[in-house]
Amino acid sequence: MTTPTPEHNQPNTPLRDTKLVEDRSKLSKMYQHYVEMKDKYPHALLLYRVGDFFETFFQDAVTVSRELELVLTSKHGGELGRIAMTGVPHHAWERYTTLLVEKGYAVVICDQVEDSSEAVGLVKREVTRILTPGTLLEEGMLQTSRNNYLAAVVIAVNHWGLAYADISTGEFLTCEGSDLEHLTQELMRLQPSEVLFPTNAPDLGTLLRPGETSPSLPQCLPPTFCYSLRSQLPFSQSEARSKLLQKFKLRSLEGLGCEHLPLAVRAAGGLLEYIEDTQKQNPVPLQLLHTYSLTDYLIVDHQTRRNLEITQTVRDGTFHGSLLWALNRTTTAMGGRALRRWLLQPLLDIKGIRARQYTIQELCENTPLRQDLRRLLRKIYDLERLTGRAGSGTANARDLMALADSFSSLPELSRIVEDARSPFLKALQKVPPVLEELAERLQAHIVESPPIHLKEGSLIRPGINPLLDERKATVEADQKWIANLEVDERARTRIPTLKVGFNKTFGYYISISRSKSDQVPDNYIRKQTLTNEERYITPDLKEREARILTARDDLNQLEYEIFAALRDEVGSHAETIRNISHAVAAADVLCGLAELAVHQGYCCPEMVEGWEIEVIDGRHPVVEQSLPAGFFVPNSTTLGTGNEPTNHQSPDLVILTGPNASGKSCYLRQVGLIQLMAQVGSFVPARSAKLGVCDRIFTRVGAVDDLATGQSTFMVEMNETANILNHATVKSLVLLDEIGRGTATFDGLSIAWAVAEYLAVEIKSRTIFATHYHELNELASIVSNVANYQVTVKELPDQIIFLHQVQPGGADKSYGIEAGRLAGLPTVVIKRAKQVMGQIEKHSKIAVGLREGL
Ligand SMILES: Nc1ncnc2c1ncn2[C@@H]1O[C@H](COP(=O)(O)OP(=O)(O)OP(=O)(O)O)[C@@H](O)[C@H]1O
Repeated sequence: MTTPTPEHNQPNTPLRDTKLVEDRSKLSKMYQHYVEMKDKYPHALLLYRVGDFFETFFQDAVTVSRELELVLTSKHGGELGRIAMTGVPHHAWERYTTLLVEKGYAVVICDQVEDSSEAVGLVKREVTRILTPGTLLEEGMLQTSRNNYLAAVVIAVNHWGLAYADISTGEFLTCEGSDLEHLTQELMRLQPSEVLFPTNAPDLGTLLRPGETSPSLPQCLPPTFCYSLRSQLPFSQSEARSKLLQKFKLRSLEGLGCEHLPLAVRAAGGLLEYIEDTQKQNPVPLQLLHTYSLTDYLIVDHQTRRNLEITQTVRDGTFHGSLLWALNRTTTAMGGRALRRWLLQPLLDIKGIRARQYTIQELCENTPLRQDLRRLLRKIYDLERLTGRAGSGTANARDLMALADSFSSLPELSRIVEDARSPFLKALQKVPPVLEELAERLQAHIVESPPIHLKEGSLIRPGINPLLDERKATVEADQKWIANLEVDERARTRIPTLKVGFNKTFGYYISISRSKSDQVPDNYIRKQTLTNEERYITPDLKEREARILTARDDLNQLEYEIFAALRDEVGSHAETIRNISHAVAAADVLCGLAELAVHQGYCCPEMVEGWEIEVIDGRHPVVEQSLPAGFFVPNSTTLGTGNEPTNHQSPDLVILTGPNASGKSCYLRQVGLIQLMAQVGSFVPARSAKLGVCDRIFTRVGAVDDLATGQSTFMVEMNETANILNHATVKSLVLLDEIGRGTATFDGLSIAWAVAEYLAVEIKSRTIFATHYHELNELASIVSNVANYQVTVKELPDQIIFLHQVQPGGADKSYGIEAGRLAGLPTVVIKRAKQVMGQIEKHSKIAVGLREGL
């Protein structure tokens, strides 16, 4: 039992913590129930329906008031006095809940599940939803352009299983691995909104917000995500397996591809249990579990994704300026999300790449087809998420109409692609007849512009249901009677100012100004007296009113039932709808890439079995779009030895030198981006390109202090370099920018030399090594598969003109001293620096020395 705080002893201070309630029987009934519910969800915020509000009490009231900047007030809670309370209007629950979930809280919705007017005693309330960052479905709570992943991780020593699902779109995948570093990388790729982690630690049930730590969490889990600490039971092999078998009505997991992946099964089963637990009455239609392997895709680690600015820029983390920004010409929400997924998971399989290329090619060549397709795709709403909402019973009538309108566009879409040859367009040729029928049914049943609310009527068209029409007719007749009442009664009473009105307390009434109150007929019964008017009812009026109100309730209920049946019907076709939505998404991505290729002058890269990179006049896809047309200087790249590893026609490693700001980093990234885009299946910004498939792209760009882990710039650089040297293969592309800068010059130069040499001689990966150490140019004289390139500048007496051209040959001098002179360093300092430089150069014949030494 907790000792009461001084606060508790002050009779006027509202109770702010359920722990301070020593004797619950002293709380009024509703609060007793509230505290009981709160016991079940100690780590979530409990939103409790009271009339037209969702209210939070005790500690939750304090948190909600602080987080949402709402007034903290109090309510009388029985013998224990007042209880802290913060409330939000029930119709705005989504908005407030979104804000709380965005801040990393789990929110439990405890709603009234019976009509308060019919309740005997306390209104019955139940938990109807649990909202956490990874289990959102509502439109306003999700970002259109990206998936909202819920992940689950199971770790056994060095092995791991990872499952993830987007419950708004139904995707459900699982995989397994044996290197914890890969798990970290996969989580970084997915950027899940919430990660489930099974534990038996005491903080079970907690939702850790980003940055919060727990001793239960292993080191390999990045602290940037929300973690839900869950009980281990649903993640056990037997529980998880039977959960999956039951969900997908299977006898074995063989067909899902994970029968022999115990950790993947445990993660997926535990995840499923959590989804069911949080969704309560709204079962989520999930797609069949898909098992994948990390080795099916090009490995792009987090550093590389960051350095190549795939989805956001390095400098300020914005979408504008990223590769996704530059490439996105999709017109549907599904296409937008698919493009993001494709960019984060490029392919290794040449056949898969060529299938995408082939579709882009067809769309580039056939402009009318491309344009018609884009025009029609614009009419297709977010089928994936709308279906998810229909299946889980959260869709409204507008959602169903959006689905119906989208289904109606599918036949035209299929006509447009009827002669198409490429696989991704052919997928649109067949529209499942059931969707056309569904569209017709929905359009025939639901009114053209339905309201948002579902329980207030005006949803269903006349002529659909005889009982509904009959009830509508009764209500309308009675309403007409009331509408005529004013005219009739004015005539009968000869009181021209007589009015018929309605309010929530008294229902319908007849209002007469007080000066005429002596003229009212005998059958009028006085109900209310105001300053200037008297309000009356008549037995007839009350009878009609009772009929109208009951009939209207029945009518609204019937409309809702008809609607809910339609919604369930749509939900039952979730799989069919989602299959077509995948086809639409892929076609949209490829159509967008074709549009981009045509407008930006991209070429189709020839994908070859070897390991070479041969790009003629390549450009950086993002920098090019940020500069005025024609300003970007194209540069070619020839790297790798093709099919003959021993025959060095072109270098494996290029040492790239050039002054500051000449364009070295830009060139380096350009090569990485072209390779990545090609493996996504996209055309590339170049005159022509011939590329082998890479297994990994590594980058080491710039120097940023990792303040979060307390590592120095140099240590971060060395860790990343070590990772590259330990994992790169002959099939990898390695892009290094300024290795060895963060330490003493000679240490740095020596490390840079040794790293470059190791990559060229031992690993033979395709490598570009940008550096200010022009001494590294000597490496080419002793290692045959190394070549020197430089970004050229034109030197004028008082300025350097950047030509941004990459040409063979190494820069024979560093422009650092020149840059210092232009920046205004005193002449004497510049002169002295040149003398020192002369001395250093005299003694630094590295290659000669090494050769003699060897
Ligand atoms: N090929 C090009 N055509 C036109 N402009 C370019 C080209 N390459 C680079 N630039 C421009 O030059 C600027 C500097 O390029 P970048 O940062 O790549 O230089 P850098 O040589 O890596 O410099 P530092 O050594 O200081 O890091 C870029 O912001 C870009 O606007």
